[in-house]
Amino acid sequence: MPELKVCGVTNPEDAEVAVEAGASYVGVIIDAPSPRLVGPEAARDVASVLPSHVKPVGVVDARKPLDLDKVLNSGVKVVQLHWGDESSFLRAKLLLEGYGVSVAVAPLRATPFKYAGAEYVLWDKKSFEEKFVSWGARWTKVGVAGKVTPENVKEVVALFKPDLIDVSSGVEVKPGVKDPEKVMKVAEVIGLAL
Ligand SMILES: O=C(O)c1ccccc1N[C@@H]1O[C@H](COP(=O)(O)O)[C@@H](O)[C@H]1O
Repeated sequence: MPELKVCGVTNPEDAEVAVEAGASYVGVIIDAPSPRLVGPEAARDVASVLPSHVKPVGVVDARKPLDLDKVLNSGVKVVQLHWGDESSFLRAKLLLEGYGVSVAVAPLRATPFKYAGAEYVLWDKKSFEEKFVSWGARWTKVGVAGKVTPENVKEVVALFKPDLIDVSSGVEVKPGVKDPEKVMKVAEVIGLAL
């Protein structure tokens, strides 16, 4: 059964829904262009309702230099380098000793060793062809993201056999507001909540 990450969370209520659904990760967008962008205070509010087994993830735009203050002030434990590459990954690993670091990349760039020690590597299925997804040994936890919904998650799991399912816009009422029913449905389909 894959783990669940509920991402793009903007408020503690939605974080609690994610916890109830059995999520292992709850993500907040802390430094990337997004309608779900939150400031440090809102990010900490989200992190504050998570039990210790659920890790708060901060999503940042890895195409620009890492803003350490945003990471350090947001209460996250893992930094997801969105649009990351191996150089941003290594720089972040060096800078963020004590934090987990993950990358969201296209799989052709996600060759072994580049991301050794990653919390997870996230394959954004918008950005690559599905034929590549069976590639490679599972040298780290591999997640799949990209408009995963209650309707398509079964197919996504069957096709990608991921260690982690990442949902955000596919379980929303509107950008930044999660639909509890959709979150629970995804959890149910992947076998987390019955
Ligand atoms: O959600 C956003 O607005 C966003 C903005 C900038 C970078 C990443 C963003 N979202 C992350 O992308 C994946 C897939 O999301 P979706 O299911 O396609 O909406 C997920 O990790 C989001 O948190």
